[in-house]
Amino acid sequence: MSFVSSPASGPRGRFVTIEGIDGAGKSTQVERIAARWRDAGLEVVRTREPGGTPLAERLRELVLHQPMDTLTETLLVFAARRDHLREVVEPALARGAVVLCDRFTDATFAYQGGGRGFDRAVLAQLEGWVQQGRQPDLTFWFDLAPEIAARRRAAARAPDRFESEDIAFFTAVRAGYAQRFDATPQRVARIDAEVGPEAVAAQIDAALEARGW
Ligand SMILES: Nc1ncnc2c1ncn2[C@@H]1O[C@H](COP(=O)(O)OP(=O)(O)O)[C@@H](O)[C@H]1O
Ligand SMILES: Cc1cn([C@H]2C[C@H](O)[C@@H](COP(=O)(O)OP(=O)(O)O)O2)c(=O)[nH]c1=O
Repeated sequence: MSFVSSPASGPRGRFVTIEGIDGAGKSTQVERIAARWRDAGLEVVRTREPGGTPLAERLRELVLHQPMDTLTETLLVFAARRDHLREVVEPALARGAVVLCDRFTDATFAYQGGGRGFDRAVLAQLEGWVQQGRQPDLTFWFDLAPEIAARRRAAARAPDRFESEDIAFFTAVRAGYAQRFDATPQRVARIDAEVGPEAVAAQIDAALEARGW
C-alpha cells in the first residue's frame, strides 16, 4: 500500500476527508482509519476543519459559539481553511503523507449552502480562490437519518451552534451533501452510518480495498 505512485504532476500524498451530519459517528472511526495507514508505514496527519492550525482553531471557537450571520460564518470557515491548507495540508501532501481530515469544503456546501441556504455560486467562487484546485482524493460520507443522529448527540454531549439546530436544518444539510456529491460520485464512498460501529468499520475497509488502498 504505497502512495508514491500517485499522479506525476501533483503532490504524492493522499487527501482523505470524512463528512456527515453531527452525530454520524465520524470521530468514533477516525483513529481506526488512521491506524490502518500508520500500521502500513505511512505518515498520517490527522486534522480537522474548521481548525488544524492555531489561527484556524481560534476561528473555530468563534464559528461554533459566537452568534453571527451566514456570510460572516462562511468567510470565517474559508479563512480557517486557507490557513489550514497553507500551513498543514499542502506541506503534508508535498512530503507524501496521508492527510485525514474531519470535514472540509463539502461541509460548507452542506451546512452553509444546504442548511443556511447560502448562495452556492458564491461558495464555489470562494472555494476556487481558497483552494486553487485542491480537492480531496477520497471522501467518506457517513450518511444517516437526522433523527438517529440527534438521538446519538443528545446522549453524548452539550450542543454547539450547529448541533442546537433542529431536524429540519439537518435534513437540509443532508440534502446539501447529497447534491454536492452528485457532481463527484467517483471521489465519494457513501457509508451507511445507521448501523453499529463494527458494521461501519467494515464498510470503510471495503471502500479502501475497492480502491486498492
Ligand atoms: N455506529 C454507531 N452506532 C451507534 N452509536 C454510535 C455509532 N458511532 C458513534 N456512536 C455514538 O454516537 C455519538 C456520536 O458519535 P461521534 O463519533 O462523536 O459522531 P460525529 O463525530 O460524527 O459527530 C457518540 O456517543 C458515539 O459513541
Ligand atoms: C468545515 C465546516 C464545519 N461546519 C460545522 C459542522 C459542525 O457542526 C461543526 C464542526 O463540528 P465537528 O468537527 O463535527 O465537531 P465535533 O464532532 O467535535 O462537534 O462545524 C460548517 O458549518 N461549515 C464548514 O465548512
